[in-house]
Formats: sequence, C-alpha cells, structure tokens
Amino acid sequence: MKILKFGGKSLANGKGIQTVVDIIEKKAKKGEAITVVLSARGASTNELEEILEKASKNENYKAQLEAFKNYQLQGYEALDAQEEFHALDTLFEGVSLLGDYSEKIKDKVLSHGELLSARLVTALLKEKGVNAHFTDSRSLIVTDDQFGNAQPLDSLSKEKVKAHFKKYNGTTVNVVTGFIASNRNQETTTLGRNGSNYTASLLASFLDAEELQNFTHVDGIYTANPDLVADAKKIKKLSFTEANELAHFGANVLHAKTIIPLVEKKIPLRILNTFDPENEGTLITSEENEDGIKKLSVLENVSLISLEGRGLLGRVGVDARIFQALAYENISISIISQGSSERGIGLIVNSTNASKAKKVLEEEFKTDIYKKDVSAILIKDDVSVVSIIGQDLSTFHKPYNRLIKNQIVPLLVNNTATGKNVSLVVLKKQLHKTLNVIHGEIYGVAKKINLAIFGHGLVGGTLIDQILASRDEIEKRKNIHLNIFAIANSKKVLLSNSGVDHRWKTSLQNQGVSYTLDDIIQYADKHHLENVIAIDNTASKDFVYNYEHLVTNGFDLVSSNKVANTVDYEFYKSLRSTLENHQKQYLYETNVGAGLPLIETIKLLHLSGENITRIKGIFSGSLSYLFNTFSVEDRPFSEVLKEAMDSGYTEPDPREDLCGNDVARKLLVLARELDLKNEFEDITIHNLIPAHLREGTAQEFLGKIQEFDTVFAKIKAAQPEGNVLRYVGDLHGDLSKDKGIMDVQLISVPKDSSLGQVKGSDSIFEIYTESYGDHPMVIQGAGAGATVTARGVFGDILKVAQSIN
Ligand SMILES: NC(=O)C1=CN([C@@H]2O[C@H](COP(=O)(O)OP(=O)(O)OC[C@H]3O[C@@H](n4cnc5c(N)ncnc54)[C@H](OP(=O)(O)O)[C@@H]3O)[C@@H](O)[C@H]2O)C=CC1
Ligand SMILES: N[C@@H](CC=O)C(=O)O
Repeated sequence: MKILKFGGKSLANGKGIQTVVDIIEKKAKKGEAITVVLSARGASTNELEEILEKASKNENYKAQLEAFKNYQLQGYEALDAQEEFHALDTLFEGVSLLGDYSEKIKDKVLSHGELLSARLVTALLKEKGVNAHFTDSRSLIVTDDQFGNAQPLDSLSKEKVKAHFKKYNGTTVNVVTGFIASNRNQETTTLGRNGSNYTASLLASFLDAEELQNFTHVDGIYTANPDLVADAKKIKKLSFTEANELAHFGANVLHAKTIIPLVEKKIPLRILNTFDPENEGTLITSEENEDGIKKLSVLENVSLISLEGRGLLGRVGVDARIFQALAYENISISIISQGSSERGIGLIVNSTNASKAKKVLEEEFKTDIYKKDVSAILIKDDVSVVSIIGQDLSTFHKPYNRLIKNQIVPLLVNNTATGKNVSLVVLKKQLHKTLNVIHGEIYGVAKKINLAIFGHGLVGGTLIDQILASRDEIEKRKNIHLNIFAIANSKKVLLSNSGVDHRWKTSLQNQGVSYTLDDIIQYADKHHLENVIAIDNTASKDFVYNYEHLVTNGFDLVSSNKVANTVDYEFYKSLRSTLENHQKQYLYETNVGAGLPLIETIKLLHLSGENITRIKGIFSGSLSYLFNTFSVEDRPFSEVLKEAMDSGYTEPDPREDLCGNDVARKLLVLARELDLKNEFEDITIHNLIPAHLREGTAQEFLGKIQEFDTVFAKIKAAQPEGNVLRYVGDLHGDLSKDKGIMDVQLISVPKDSSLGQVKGSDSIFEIYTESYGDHPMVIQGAGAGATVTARGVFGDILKVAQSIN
C-alpha cells in the first residue's frame, strides 16, 4: 500500500485538482493499492481562519464566506456540500453573537476545509469509475484534548485505522481528510500546522505502507531555494537524519513530527510534484548518505535580540533565566549564541515575538539593568538566518572566507555539536548574495566573477574582446565565469547584470547612460553581484581617487593605469592600508613592461630577501620603437613618432611618453615595490619635448610634431660612429635606504651593446642584485601595445579570480 498525500496548492481549482484526480485515477486503474490523504483546497484554511476572526469581531464576514463557498463549488456545482456549508453558517453565526471563539470552535471550523476537499475528490473519482470512499479521519485518529495542536493517541488510533482498512480494503481508494481528528469524546481536534502531512505519516506507519508519496507544487527538495539561487539543484536522495536537520529550517514537509512515524518503520518518503508527475522528486530513506548532502535553508521574519553586559561575566544561570522567561510567554528561541563568559548573548526569535521578548527580558533582568550589570537589550529586525545543513566546522572556512571576500560579515555564527549544521545570521539585505556565494562555493558551481571595466579605448576595448572570446574556455578549464556587468567611459556606462556580449559597443552607444561611481556600486549591490572587480583602463589622473571607495564597497582592483602608484606616497600607503583592512587585492602588472612579468618578479625577489641594487633599462615601448627605428633608418623623427602612435604604443596623450613622465612613473612604481619612499619629484627627467611645444592641447601638439625633426636630426648626427640613441631609466643608489636615485635620459650607446641591440617596441629591464652580481637578470620583450597589455590585465583579473576562494 502506498499513501498519497496532496497539499492545498495541488488541490486548488483548475489544473490542480484535475491533475490530482488524474494521478489517483491512473494509479487506481493500474491496480495499485493506494490511500489518499488530502489537505484543504487552495488557501481554504487561511480563509476560514480569517472569516472566523471577522465573525468574532462582529465584522461583516458574509461576503467572504460566500466567496469561500463559491470557490469550493466552482466548476463542481453538483457537489453536495450542504452539510458543511450549513455547519459553517451555524458556527460563524454563533461566534458572531458571542464575539469570541475557543480553540475547540476553531478546530470545528477549520475541519470543514478538509471535509469539503475529500468530499469533492471522492465524488470526482467516483464519476471516473474509481471505487473511492470518503473517509473522515475523525473516525480514525484519536487524540488528546489539546485543540489546535492535538497529540494522537497512537494505539487507539492504530486500532481504529486497522479496523477501517480491514473493512475497506482491496480495490477501495480511501480518500482521507488530513489534519483533523477527534478526541475521546468525539469532539473535533486538529493536528496543528502541517497536520495533513502528519495524518499521512500516521496512516503510513499504522498500515506499514510501502512508501509515502507527498505531492507538492515543487519538484522535490533543492540545495537552496531556486527562486533565490539560480544554480540550485534538486536533491535526489536524502537520509532521514538529513531531512530532520532540514525540518528545523522551514522545510514544512519534513517537520519532525511527520518524519518520526516513518523513521520508526523505515518507510520511505518521496516528495513529488503534482504538476510534473514524471519527475522522480526527492526520496528520503533511512539509508545514510556517505558523502552527506549540503543544503541551504533560510529562516526569514526573525529578529536578533542581544543582551550585553559586563556584569554577567561568569554569572551562573543567565541562559536559564532567558529561556525560562521567554518560555513562560511561549516564545521559542531558534538560535542562541554566546561567549563563554556570558558577557554578550545573541538569540534569534520570530519577529512577531521580538518586542514582547525584549520586554520580557527587560523585566527579568531589571535588577541587573539597574545595577548596570546588563547594559543593553537590543532588537535587530532586518536579519535572516541561513543554515548550511550538512556542514561541519572542518570545511566551514571555505564558504566563510568566500563570504568575507564578498564583504558579508555574519552577525552571528552557530553550529550544532552533534549533527552537521552551521547557521549564520546575516543582514536581510545580504541574504540573496549570501545564499549565492555559499551555494557557489559548496557546489563548485563556476565561480562568478563580476567585472566593471572603466575605459574601453585601445587597452580596455581589446581586453573586453579578449574576455568575451575566451570566457567559455576559461569556464570549462578553470570553473570561473567572467561576467562583465559594467563598461564605462568618462561619460556613460552600460550596465547588464547578466553580462555584456560582443555587441557591447553598439549597446553602450544605444543604452549607455550617464552615471556616477555610486550608481555602479549600487547596481552591483541591487543585483547581488558577488566577487566584483573594478578594472581601470583609463589614463585618468582623477579616476584613481575612486579606488579606495571601490575597495570599501567590496571591489578588488586591477589597473593598467599607472597613476595610482605614482601620486604622492601618502595616497600610496593609504590605498594599501584600505586594501589590507578590507582584504582586497590590487594588481597592476601592466604598469611596467606591459604584459611582461616584471612587477611580480621584483616583488618576489624583494620578498624573498634578495637585495636588489639597481634596475636599469629601456622602460618605454613607444620610445624604444621610436629610437630603435629612427637611429637606423633615414626617416624624419615625426614620421616614426606617428607610427608609434598608430601602433598603440604611446599614451593617449603621446607627450606623456616624450616628456619622460611615463618612464619616470614606471621607475617610481618599481622603486615603491622595493619599499622606497620616493616621490615623483625626486626623479631627474630628460624631457624630449622642445620647450615651445610643451603647452597647449594634444591636438595642437600633433599639428606641430614636424618641429621635432630638425632637433632630433642634429642629436642623431652628433653621436659617435656606430652608436644609436636609447631612452633609458635607471634606479640606483643605496636601495637599502629610504630613497633611491632615479634618472630618465636619452643616451647614445654602441649599437652592439645590450641596450643598443634592442629591436621593435621591446623593453629591456636589467635587474642587478647581490646574488646575481655583475650579471643582471634580464627581462625583455614587447613593452607596449594594446594586445599584450590587455593580455597582461586579463592575467591579473584571473589571478584575483583564482585567489577568491
Ligand atoms: N598602450 C600601451 O601599450 C599600454 C597602456 N597602458 C595604460 O593603459 C591605459 C589605457 O590606455 P589606452 O587604452 O591607450 O587609452 P585610451 O585613450 O585609448 O582609452 C582610455 C579610456 O578611458 C576612458 N576614460 C578616461 N577617463 C575616464 C574616467 N574618468 N572614467 C571612466 N573612463 C574614463 C576613456 O573614455 P572617454 O573616451 O570618455 O574619455 C577611454 O574609453 C593607460 O593608463 C595607459 O598608461 C599600460 C601599459 C601599456
Ligand atoms: N606608453 C607606454 C605604454 C606602456 O606602458 C610605453 O610606451 O611604454
């Protein structure tokens, strides 16, 4: 025998009830031995409760009662519901006259929801030729006198159930009312909320059923609420122990009292979807799962009450007083957490009870408050509890770290000493993000990295295209999902929480909106975007002052822009301390040598104690190209400069290269990696721009670049035979002191020297250290260009992404 239980939503008018009847008919006609247990239809129980409340307050309840009756008959006008309707009329009239009702009356009223439901389904099944029998569970389940939440008397109930099923066995399909029962005096009682599930479990147990099938409106039990976590997965199999943990956290279907009768008899429980009968649902058995299953459950509408006081230190019985005082008022505590000293105690109660709980505790601790032993009893309403069921403390650091990285700091953490369950109290506004961050970590769902890209010029634009081209491959290989949710220039931003695609340029043009930085931060917040990285591909001197604000709002940083590392040292330090305080990263490998692994190498050498004594070389890709070409080809300087610009080697304003600032910045970036406290002003720079060309806009300057030609033709001609021009940077001096010496200058070197042999747009960096002596470590390669630079920025993004765990 299988017990089939259908819930209120399954039995609602329309598709619901028709599907239920079809399911039962099919099984009955296949000859399956089944018993059906039904809840009240749709929201009938709540409706009856509301009508009762209105009647007791002498409010006009009749219209709502009529609507209730119409709902019950809608489409089934032939149903004989007179007995129930008449009983309800009489009950409500009585309550209305008295202006009050007892729990006993309430049970009587509510029972009609299930009675009407079972009557209708029985009638519909009979119409289809099924041998259905309307079964009023009040003649089967005997309970104590606790109206509203009656306890079944097992042996008496079992006897009655057995006797009934002996009489109605074989092909009869008993259609049993759930939820309702009666006491020894044949007065109607109810089994409390989830009572229909309880009825079904009791019948399954008394009849030694083969399986209890609970038909709901969902496909089974999920690893998290699919409405909140898009990646939530259905759990195929669960053990009763795991189910029991879930029951505490809102899974009504698994309420402990409904599970216990099944556990005792080892009767499997299957959660099915009425509307998707092919789906196998979730099967719960007594078989323990070896790996264990993890599920996220949420308790909402809860409040955190905290009791603080130094005077409680070491005092015995504080918890006992809390529990006793609240129990007296029937207030249940779902979570309690405290330090061993009892100086601060946090407890979670249902929000509806929060103010009452505070009052009760203030009364209980009034002497302690007077003596200042208790300093405050506070309520925090805007919280939710997230429980990771199946989680123990041995691996809890993983989801916890992921939360902290995403700036979610739980207000309270609590675990069970036995069983596996860790609960976190978080701010309600962070609930959605919390669930997604933890779920992503636990289930190894591709880690979603949300990128806001500032600047989409040569480097930024190339980067966006590179990311879009390789993100599927990265997701496959690295389980990292790169989602570009914002692309901004100095005027407009394109926002898309699900990520931009290859049409981003047109989309930005058509859908881009003017913005402030906070708009982007708020957008990320509103869409619960986790693991956010801001990427600066501007050359802006102002944008870098946004970095700290981004970090405090949860962003890691990646930048090709060199400005943040080369403004005053105070800013440099302050940014690093903000990064440290917020456990955020800032990577900028492309600041020196574009895509070459220079900064990382220097950082590692320095960190490992290697004494770097000098760094010298050709730091600028554009000036490298310019002088490598100009030195050996008989062409005007301006023509080669134009080529360097067209190849994307120069800064957006090429004067930044020609005046030596760009090389100076690179030197300063490296100096600061060595913990030197140099400022930009400490650098001696040979400015290549003739004085009269330095003023004005970039556009005006470009109109006059031919004026370089005679100046540089002279410089070239003045060199010794066999020499070439090179623009070099040099960091030297006693680098163990506070400051190093930095020079940037144009020099003439023999063509066959190491600097003289550099070709194309290559940079070369000679790193002198104590261990390497006179033979420096040399890093050489393309020092500029959009493709290599974007690739370097991409590398930094992936490093940050991989470090978020
Ligand atoms: N080219 C190379 O080889 C290398 C370049 N770099 C660095 O890469 C960075 C980008 O260079 P590149 O791509 O050539 O520059 P581009 O001038 O081509 O692009 C700059 C982008 O930044 C945007 N922008 C400027 N100011 C802001 C702001 N305040 N907020 C948001 N967006 C802004 C611009 O938008 P708008 O059009 O609205 O102004 C534009 O989209 C520079 O810092 C450069 O030093 C680093 C290593 C190598
Ligand atoms: N303009 C720069 C680009 C890289 O930083 C250069 O020429 O090196």
